[in-house]
Amino acid sequence: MAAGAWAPERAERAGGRDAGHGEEAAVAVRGLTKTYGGRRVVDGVSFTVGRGRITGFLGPNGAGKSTTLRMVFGLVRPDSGGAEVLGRPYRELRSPARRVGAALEEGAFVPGRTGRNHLRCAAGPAGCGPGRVDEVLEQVGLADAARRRVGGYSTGMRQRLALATALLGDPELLVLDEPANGLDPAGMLWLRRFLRGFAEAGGAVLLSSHLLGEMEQTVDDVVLLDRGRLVHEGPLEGLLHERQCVLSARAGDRGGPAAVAAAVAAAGLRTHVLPDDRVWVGAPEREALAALEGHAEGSPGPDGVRAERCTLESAFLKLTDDENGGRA
Ligand SMILES: Nc1ncnc2c1ncn2[C@@H]1O[C@H](COP(=O)(O)OP(=O)(O)OP(=O)(O)O)[C@@H](O)[C@H]1O
Repeated sequence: MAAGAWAPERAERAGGRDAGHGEEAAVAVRGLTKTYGGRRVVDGVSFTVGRGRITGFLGPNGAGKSTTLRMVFGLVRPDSGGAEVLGRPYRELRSPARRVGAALEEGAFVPGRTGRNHLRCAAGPAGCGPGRVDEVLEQVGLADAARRRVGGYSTGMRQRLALATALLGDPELLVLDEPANGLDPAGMLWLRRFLRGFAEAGGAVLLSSHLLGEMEQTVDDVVLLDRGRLVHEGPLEGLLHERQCVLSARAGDRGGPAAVAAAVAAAGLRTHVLPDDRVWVGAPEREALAALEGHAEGSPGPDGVRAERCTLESAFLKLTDDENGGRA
């Protein structure tokens, strides 16, 4: 979806779809724009984050994700546009720490403090009593490590502590930046299940990450930025629909990706050579391989070409490479 003007009817639809009760979206961003040093680093970005859903906020390095989040949460003033969090501009929310839990930067912990003491210190500003500390320790699976110093925590334990800190106020909206970084496979599975439970209980999750394989297994909706612009907003299934696939040619095979793409394109199918040298095709696997069957003399045939479904990573590479027109 191209970046465009704020469309209230879309927000209503998204809110209705996501919330299921016609409630407002958890986050509604409209036309946010920010220029630094004469360069538009965020350019007319609009999207919504639904309640009861997990939304992946994706984009290459420097796409403008952090700047957008800073504007949403009132830390940076937009040049134009605005955002509402739980129905109001963030700065106008009453008791924001009880409604929004965020872990945006790598957790800043005092190494000599225990996990429990870190949370006790954070509990006051989050507007909750010390009783909540043990609850969140339990929720994130850190109860047994509560008396240990944070300096001795593993990366995964620090991630859990950052999440526990965000949960202190029992928020309706969780905003997490790279929460899966450094988690082992069991930790990732645990996080995925935790976030799903949070969303199923009606909460909204906005999740920023470069771990696309993990995001594919976690999110319901995707908001994708590239060079300051919104390039996709919608359910994950819409991005990974069946009428597309990815072809990879065995290394050393005749032709290489550009020739494979040209042969498929000659059959009238849309193609795009991805930066990882695989070929995106706007057709299901069977059709893409069939297009190679009838190849002209000198063009690559289907032998040695593998067709796979399109993953979030392939879709991401295609969408964020579109401006270059690919190399097909
Ligand atoms: N305070 C600032 N002054 C000048 N330029 C900035 C400032 N903040 C961000 N930028 C620039 O804006 C662009 C977008 O940065 P931003 O941090 O929002 O991207 P991002 O999508 O969060 O990237 P990453 O995935 O690497 O964290 C970058 O080119 C960055 O250098």
